[in-house]
Amino acid sequence: MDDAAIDSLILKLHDVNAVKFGEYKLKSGLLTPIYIDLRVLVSHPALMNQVSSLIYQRVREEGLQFDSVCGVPYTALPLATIICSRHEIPMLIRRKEAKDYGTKRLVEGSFKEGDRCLVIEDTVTSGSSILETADVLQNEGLKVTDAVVLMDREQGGVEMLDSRGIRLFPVIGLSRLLDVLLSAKRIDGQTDQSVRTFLRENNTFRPGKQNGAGAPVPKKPCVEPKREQSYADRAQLPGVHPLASKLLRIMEEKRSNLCLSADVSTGEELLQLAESLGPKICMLKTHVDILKVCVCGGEGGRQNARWERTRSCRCDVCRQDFTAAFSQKLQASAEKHNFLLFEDRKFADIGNTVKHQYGEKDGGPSIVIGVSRRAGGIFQISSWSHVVNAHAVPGPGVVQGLREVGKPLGRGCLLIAQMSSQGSLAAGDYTKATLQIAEQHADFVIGFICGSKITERPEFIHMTPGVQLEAGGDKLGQQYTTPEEVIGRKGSDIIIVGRGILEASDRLKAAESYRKSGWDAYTKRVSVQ
Ligand SMILES: O=c1ccn([C@@H]2O[C@H](COP(=O)(O)O)[C@@H](O)[C@H]2O)c(=O)[nH]1
Repeated sequence: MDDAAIDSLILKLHDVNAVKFGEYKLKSGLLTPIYIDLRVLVSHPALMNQVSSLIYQRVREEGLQFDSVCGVPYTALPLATIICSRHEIPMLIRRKEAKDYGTKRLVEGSFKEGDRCLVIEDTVTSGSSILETADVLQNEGLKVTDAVVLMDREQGGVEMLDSRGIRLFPVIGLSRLLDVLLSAKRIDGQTDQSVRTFLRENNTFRPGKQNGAGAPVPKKPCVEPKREQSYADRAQLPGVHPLASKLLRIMEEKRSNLCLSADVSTGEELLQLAESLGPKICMLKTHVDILKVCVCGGEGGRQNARWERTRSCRCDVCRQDFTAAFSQKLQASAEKHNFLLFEDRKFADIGNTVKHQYGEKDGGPSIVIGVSRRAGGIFQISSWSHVVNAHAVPGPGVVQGLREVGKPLGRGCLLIAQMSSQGSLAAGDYTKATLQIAEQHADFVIGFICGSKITERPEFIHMTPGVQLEAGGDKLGQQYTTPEEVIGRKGSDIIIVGRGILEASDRLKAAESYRKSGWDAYTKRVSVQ
C-alpha cells in the first residue's frame, strides 16, 4: 500500500476528530483510552472517497475474488456504496432487523446460493460485528471468506475471524496510527505508551498479538496455537449442567456428534429407528405430535376402561401410537444404546402454560376447576424426554415455567437462538437476547438450537439442524449446510439430521456417513486450533 497516502489519511482522520483520546466505552463495555469514530466521515466527502479508495486498493492488492460486497451496518454502508458504485460491483445490504412487512428479507440485493460476498468494515476490535454480518450472509447461502477493514484496533479481531474461516485484511493498524501521530507530535509519549499498554493487555482473542499496519494476514498464525477444549474436557468443567456433561461424555465415548431427527409417523418405525441407529447417535430427536394419536377416544375397540386407565387404545380403528408403554420402550432403547431423548416441542407460551404443557413436577394428576386433569397432556413430555426446547420469544418466563417442572427431574432445555429456515427472524439482536436468557438460567438451559456457535462459554452445547451431506434446501424454506461447515467452520457441537438419513435407501449406512463426517470435522477442529 502507498505509505504516504496512509500517513496522510491518519493525520486527516485525526483532524476531523475520528481518532479521539480520553476515556471511552467500547461495544463490549470495556473502557478504552483511544476511540476511533469513523461515523464522522459522512460529513467529509473527500475523506470518504480517500478511505474508499484505500480499502479498494487493499482488495486489489490481495487479489480477493468475490461476487458482491456487503458493508457492516451502519458506518461501513456508505463506504461499500462508494466502492461498488465506482467499480460497478454488485452490492448487498444486510438489514439489522427484518421488516415486518413485504419480503422480510435480512439481506437485500440479488444473489445466488454459493455466491462469494466480501465484507467491508470501518473499525474492528474483536471481530464480532463482522462475524455477525457474515453469519447472516452465510445463513442466506452466501460464502464469506474475506473481509477488509479500514482500522484494526489490534485487539484480536484478525485472529478471531481467522479461527472462524474469515481472512481479515486491515488497511491501518492502531500501532501504525500511533507511530504517525507521535512523529507528527499530535500525541505525547505518555499517551502513546498508555494506548500501547492498553492494547497489549486487552487482546480479546490472544494476548500479546500485534498486527503490523497494513500488513497482509500471515498465512500461518504467528501466535501459539490454542487447542480447543474437547467434548470430554467440557464434560468435566465445574458448573456444567449434569445433563450437558452426560451428553458430552456420550459424544466422546461413542465418537458421535450426530442427533437423529426421527420425524416418522408411527411408533413402530420410531422404535425401530432407535434400535437400529441407536449405536450411531448421541441423541434422538422426536416430534411425538407427528405420531398417530387416538382419534376414536377408545370407542373403536370398545376399550373405554383401558383408555381411561392407560391412555392406550390400540383398537383397529385408530391404532394409537403414543402410549405410556411406547415411551417406556423408547427410554429403554435410549438406555441400552446410550443416547439422550430430545422432544423437539418448541414451547413458546407464557411460563404458566408451558409448565402445564410440559408435565407435572411429580407426574401426578392435577385438579383444575374441580376437574381431574393430567397436566402434560397426552404426551407427558417431562416424564420421558431428557431434553426439550423453547423459543425465547415469550421472554424468560417460558424457561422459568419449564424449569419448575424439568429441573427436579434432572431435565435440560435448549433455547432456539437461530433457525435453519430461510428468512428466519431468529437472528441478530434476538439471538443475543436468547443467549442472555440462557446465561441467566444456566441451571436448566444446556445449550442452543442455532446455525453456528453463538457463545464461547464451553458449558453450552450448540446443536444445528438443517444438515445434509450436500448443501441445498427443500421447497418449504429449509436450508441445508454440510457437517464440515457446521462443525468445522461454524463451531457447532452437534449436527441434527432428519431426511438426510430417513430418505436414504440404507439408513444405517447413511447414519454412519453423517456420524463420521461430523466426528471428523470435530477432531480436525480440536486438533488444528
Ligand atoms: O431451525 C430449525 C429447528 C428445528 N428443525 C428441526 O430439525 C429437523 C430437520 O429435519 P431435516 O429432515 O433434516 O430437514 C426437523 O425435525 C425440524 O423440525 C429445523 O430443521 N430447523
